Amino acid sequence: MSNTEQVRVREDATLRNRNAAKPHSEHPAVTTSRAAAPARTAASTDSVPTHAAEHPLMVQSNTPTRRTVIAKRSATAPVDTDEITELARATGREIVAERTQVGPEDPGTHFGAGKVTELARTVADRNAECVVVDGDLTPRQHHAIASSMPDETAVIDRYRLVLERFEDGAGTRRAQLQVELATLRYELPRVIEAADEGLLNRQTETGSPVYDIRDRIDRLERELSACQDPAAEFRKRRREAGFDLVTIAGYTNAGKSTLLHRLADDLSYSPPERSRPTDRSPETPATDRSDDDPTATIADRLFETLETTTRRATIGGRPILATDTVGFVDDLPHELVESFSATLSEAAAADVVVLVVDASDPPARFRERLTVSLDVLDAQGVDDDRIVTALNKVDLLGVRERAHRCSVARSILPVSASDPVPISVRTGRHLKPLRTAILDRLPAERAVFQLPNCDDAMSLVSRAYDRTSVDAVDYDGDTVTLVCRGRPSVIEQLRATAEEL
Ligand SMILES: Nc1nc2c(ncn2[C@@H]2O[C@H](COP(=O)(O)OP(=O)(O)OP(=O)(O)O)[C@@H](O)[C@H]2O)c(=O)[nH]1
Ligand SMILES: [Mg+2]
Repeated sequence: MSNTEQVRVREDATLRNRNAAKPHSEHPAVTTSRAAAPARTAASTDSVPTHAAEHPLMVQSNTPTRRTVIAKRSATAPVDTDEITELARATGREIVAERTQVGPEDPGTHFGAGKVTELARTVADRNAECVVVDGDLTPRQHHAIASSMPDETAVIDRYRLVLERFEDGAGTRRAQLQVELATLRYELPRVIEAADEGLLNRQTETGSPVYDIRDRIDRLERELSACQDPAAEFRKRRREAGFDLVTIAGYTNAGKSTLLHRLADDLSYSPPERSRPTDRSPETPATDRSDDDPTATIADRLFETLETTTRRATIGGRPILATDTVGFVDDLPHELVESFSATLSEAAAADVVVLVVDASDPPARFRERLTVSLDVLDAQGVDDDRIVTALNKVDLLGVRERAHRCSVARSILPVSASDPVPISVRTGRHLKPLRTAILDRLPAERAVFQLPNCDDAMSLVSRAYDRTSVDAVDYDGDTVTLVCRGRPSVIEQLRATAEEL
């Protein structure tokens, strides 16, 4: 072993703790949503292969493979593999070994030929099916590593792994299309790199792979540009169904999905195998439905068509829809920002965003992640006064540490955000104050406005749609009647504008 190179192999037993089985299906709707409405099925109305695994030349399958070796190179020691391990586990992988290296990047193979050979040996010894490289591999590097591994070994870099997470979290049609597009753009140069020239030029029975991918990319781009803004769609359906919307956001592993389970009603919707009748009456009140009730409701269709990670919940007697979102990751590759935003677009339409932060992180990381999370929500257009911050996993902290995290959070949070709520989703402690904080932020005041039928009134109505729950808009000759519910501060602003009309 050279001075510039440090190798660390963790034995299966050491890694077992970190593997501590976080099954893929922990994301409440991942498995079922795939069964119910896979993105590609919906998108592929033609015969063009749309899934990486469907094409013979695709360099890897989208299906998570279990036994995985983590490989990471860094210019300086120590080489931290915590985050990549977290991400790999979150996509259903079991980490059976780690290989790390300190040294400069090799342009051809990323690690250098000797290290790649060692990696291949580790894969064979551990009977692994997948190598996750914590770095962004060029197509050439990817090909060099993949072709040195035992047959059928999937080689996945950080970028591809993040895409997989987004795929799991893509709850809307637009998000699904965005993620598929990003995946195909990523795959295309790798398919070209992996193929020999003759094969690329040949038109095979399944078509030309490169042409097929390009064609699919074109179609996706067209479809995306015609796709409706999901936030608008979401608001519309919310109005139809009469629910308040709560979105749960935050870094990966913060405890979002566990919180969703906790908040969800026992009668929560689980996108099941059972089929739903389609000839339902839209007049049936949404809240009348029980899970065994085959009656049609608007809410059912809301779930069916829009959200794959949404549950019903009741807070302070009010029916709400709580939506899980894909976790933030550090150093998000620039090209993936759009895909990520698409998976988070529900947040923009929510009445309340519960920002879950892992309070058991070391102080510097806690501070950094809270700051980044707030920036992300800000970039999504989430108003500060819609944010409720939950400091999760306080069961892992002592009293003083807990108080410290709360005061750090108070110093970072915008003044109009609610006070941070320390919680433990695991033990169920302090969930009541969290529910209360959410309730406080839900639209509360009901207002009726009689407006003259003019352009300024229309812009007020449109602002009301953006900022409140609109119950009704009636046009009667020269008068427009607007009935809406919103936070008192928002209603007050609308009232002041209405008085000037
Ligand atoms: N100690 C402790 N662990 C918790 C708590 N809440 C969640 N966890 C654990 O943290 C891990 C991550 O929880 P998830 O709910 O899957 O986290 P997530 O935010 O949905 O993660 P992603 O879906 O990857 O973005 C799981 O192992 C949970 O059991 C808590 O209050 N205390
Ligand atoms: Mg989750």
